Amino acid sequence: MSSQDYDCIVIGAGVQGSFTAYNLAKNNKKTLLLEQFVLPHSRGSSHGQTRIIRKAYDEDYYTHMMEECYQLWSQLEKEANVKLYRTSSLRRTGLLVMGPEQGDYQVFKSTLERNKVPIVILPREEFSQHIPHVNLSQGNAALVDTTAGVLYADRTLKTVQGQFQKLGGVIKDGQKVIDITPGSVVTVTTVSGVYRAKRLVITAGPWANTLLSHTGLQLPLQVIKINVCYWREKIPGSYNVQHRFPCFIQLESEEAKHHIYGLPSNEYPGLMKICYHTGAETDPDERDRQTDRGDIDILQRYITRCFPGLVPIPAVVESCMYTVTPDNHFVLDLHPTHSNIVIGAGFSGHGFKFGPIVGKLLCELSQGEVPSYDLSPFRIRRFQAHSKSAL
Ligand SMILES: Cc1cc2nc3c(=O)[nH]c(=O)nc-3n(C[C@H](O)[C@H](O)[C@H](O)COP(=O)(O)OP(=O)(O)OC[C@H]3O[C@@H](n4cnc5c(N)ncnc54)[C@H](O)[C@@H]3O)c2cc1C
Ligand SMILES: O=C(O)[C@@H]1CCCC=N1
Repeated sequence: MSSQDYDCIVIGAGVQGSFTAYNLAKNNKKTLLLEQFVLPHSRGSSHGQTRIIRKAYDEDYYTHMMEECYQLWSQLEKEANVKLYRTSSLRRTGLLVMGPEQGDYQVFKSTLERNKVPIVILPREEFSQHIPHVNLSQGNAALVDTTAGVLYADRTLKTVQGQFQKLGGVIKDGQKVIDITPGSVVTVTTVSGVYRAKRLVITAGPWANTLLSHTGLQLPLQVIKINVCYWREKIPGSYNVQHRFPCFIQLESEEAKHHIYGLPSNEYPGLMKICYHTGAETDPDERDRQTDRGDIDILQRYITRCFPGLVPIPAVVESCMYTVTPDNHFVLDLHPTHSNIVIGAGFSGHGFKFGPIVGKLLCELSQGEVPSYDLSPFRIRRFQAHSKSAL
């Protein structure tokens, strides 16, 4: 290898690639992070002001990973001297989980209780005293995961990329990767350069399959456009983060079988973000041509019924993409035929909060280390029936 070459190349500077590159640099690996767009950008899945961080999950392994992940978020905050999530007791919002008493709600509740996550159960008769301006649906139960809060997404990317550079890492943005030649040394060709490395990590979000096609692999990933809707408070402040209004997830509802979720008004004064956890399929390069608004119709009906203090017409609509696997679990694995290529993909609309731990795990995988967690739920071989390759 020449001195121009790298120990590792990471393709994609979204949250997962940026944390992976940062972990590699922390481990003294000479690392190149390649990004197709000029940074910062808003064309993938990691942009925007805010994301939910929570321990409330229906599987133990996500809740377990979040235990360490909270510590890693705090570590990065200290290292960079920046606030990435609302931590003080006054500002930690908590996550209100609502759903039909006997459905997924019970699974969330059991997982939280089994893992001793501090929660508050809200009996129906006390609900409105704790959560004003929300109508709890008939037959629904409610609890609050008190560990949850709001993460600052754009600020996170800027911070983690900055720390990576301080550790000697190299970012080349505006460099779309157009070819990958696998081998014991991997060659990566961009629109303006050719780079070589012993190891490659692909964290390309909605473009994962476009890049994987150069390596003979296709995963069963579906790219979905999400309309990110902000709704105006009728009385300013009623759903505000300063008034300790929580983030929320409505697990199922009259209007929808997928989750509806929201964050208190914060980034845009007087506007609360509420989204539907699915949307219409899209080509990531044609996102703006996907104009389906079925999700907005569902949200309007739900908001009219359950959030009477919001104007049920979105005041702002932005867009973002999910890259979804058939079981909604991530892909964190080695490439089945090229063991020096690592894949982080299919974060299925819930991966941001895991950024620090995903970065650590992808770094471990790329270095041939035993990963810190059991990665069997995230293996590619679970898709045996779907993947177009000899697995
Ligand atoms: C509306 C919305 C709300 C969400 N809410 C939450 C939440 O509350 N909590 C939570 O935990 N998660 C949430 N998520 C999910 C989370 O944001 C994603 O799981 C996460 O951002 C995925 O990151 P990524 O790095 O895999 O993908 P991306 O951010 O898309 O990064 C991939 C990068 O690869 C680059 N790339 C692709 N192809 C190439 C190429 N050929 N050459 C060079 N670069 C390339 C892309 O340009 C992009 O920058 C939400 C997502 C959306 C869309
Ligand atoms: O991951 C999250 O917390 C959010 C809310 C629930 C649906 C998806 N993203």
